[in-house]
Amino acid sequence: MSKADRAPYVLEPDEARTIAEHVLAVSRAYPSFDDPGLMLDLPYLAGQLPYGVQRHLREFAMGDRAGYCVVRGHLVDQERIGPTPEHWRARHRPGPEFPEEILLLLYSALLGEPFGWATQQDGVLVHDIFPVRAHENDQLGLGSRELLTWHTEDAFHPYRGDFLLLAALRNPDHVPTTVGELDVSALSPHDVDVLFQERFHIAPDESHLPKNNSTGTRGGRFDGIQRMLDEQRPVAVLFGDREAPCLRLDPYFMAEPTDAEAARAFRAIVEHVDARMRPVVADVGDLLVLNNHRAVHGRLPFRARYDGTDRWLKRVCVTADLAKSRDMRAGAESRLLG
Ligand SMILES: NC(=[NH2+])NCCC[C@H](N)C(=O)O
Ligand SMILES: O=C(O)CCC(=O)C(=O)O
Ligand SMILES: [Fe+2]
Repeated sequence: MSKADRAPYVLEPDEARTIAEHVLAVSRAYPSFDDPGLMLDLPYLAGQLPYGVQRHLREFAMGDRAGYCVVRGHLVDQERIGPTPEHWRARHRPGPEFPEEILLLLYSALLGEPFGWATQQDGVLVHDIFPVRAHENDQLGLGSRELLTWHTEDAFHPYRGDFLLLAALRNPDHVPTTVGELDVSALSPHDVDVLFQERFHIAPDESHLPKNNSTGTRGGRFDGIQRMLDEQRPVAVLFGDREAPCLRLDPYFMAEPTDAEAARAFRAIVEHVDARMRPVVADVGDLLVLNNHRAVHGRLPFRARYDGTDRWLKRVCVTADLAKSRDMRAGAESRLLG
């Protein structure tokens, strides 16, 4: 890939204004993101975004090679969104940052369909990422003091998203997200063979555990997660095109395989990706779009402020195939897996 392909799309001032006015109007026309009408209208509403940025995201998605792309220059009304919250729990929704959440949903519609998890942040469609004191040292988006180790988002799950959107509402200390892509030619053909085989196990990460939700285990919403913890079904780390494979990894939640051949291949790919991780700062107004099969991501450690001015990102998962998860959703119109 050439350097030019990786250049961010920088919105012209008039494009940024058009987008800001559009998402404000949409946020007034629809009551919340649980509104089925909003989900029905997403492609129509996304079609009203400036052509240049639509085209940029479509080229990224259709190209299916680059791990990430960036759109820079969105306007974020700092007054309107108010201070960075202390916790996502018990927040009134939609909150004052509903227009920014709408923006993520509109971009989602250019890539597929947005969805959420019944087992994450009490089942909201658009997730909050800001430092929470009680999670300071945890391997969660809500952590801060520790390196958030790199991962495929929801790597443990067969229905994980194809794309992941991160939008920065504020990031005063320019805390970097980290992104890494695979160069398969650097691995030995034998290791690649092994990594294509179902010889690895990825446990559900802690964001899906009852202790990190406030819904309780009512209705058995965590039964599926518990089953995956118990079963430890083996999965492949690489899949797809042998010349340009997709990857699925979250080493923090993977034990090194017990057989020596798989363990060697596992160590080789983890070292390879480790060495290729790069910082990508999502500053205020930036959208970072990740291809969840082509890039892994994490976040560098930072010192949280806890004074209302902290880094605040919004996140949504996007699937190109909503129908495949129908067995996990309460109805055809539901966007929540679990
Ligand atoms: N290696 C890891 N820390 N994996 C878990 C990633 C964080 C998780 N996706 C969250 O929402 O908080
Ligand atoms: O904070 C970031 O930049 C990334 C967070 C993340 O990867 C996550 O919450 O899963
Ligand atoms: Fe993540």
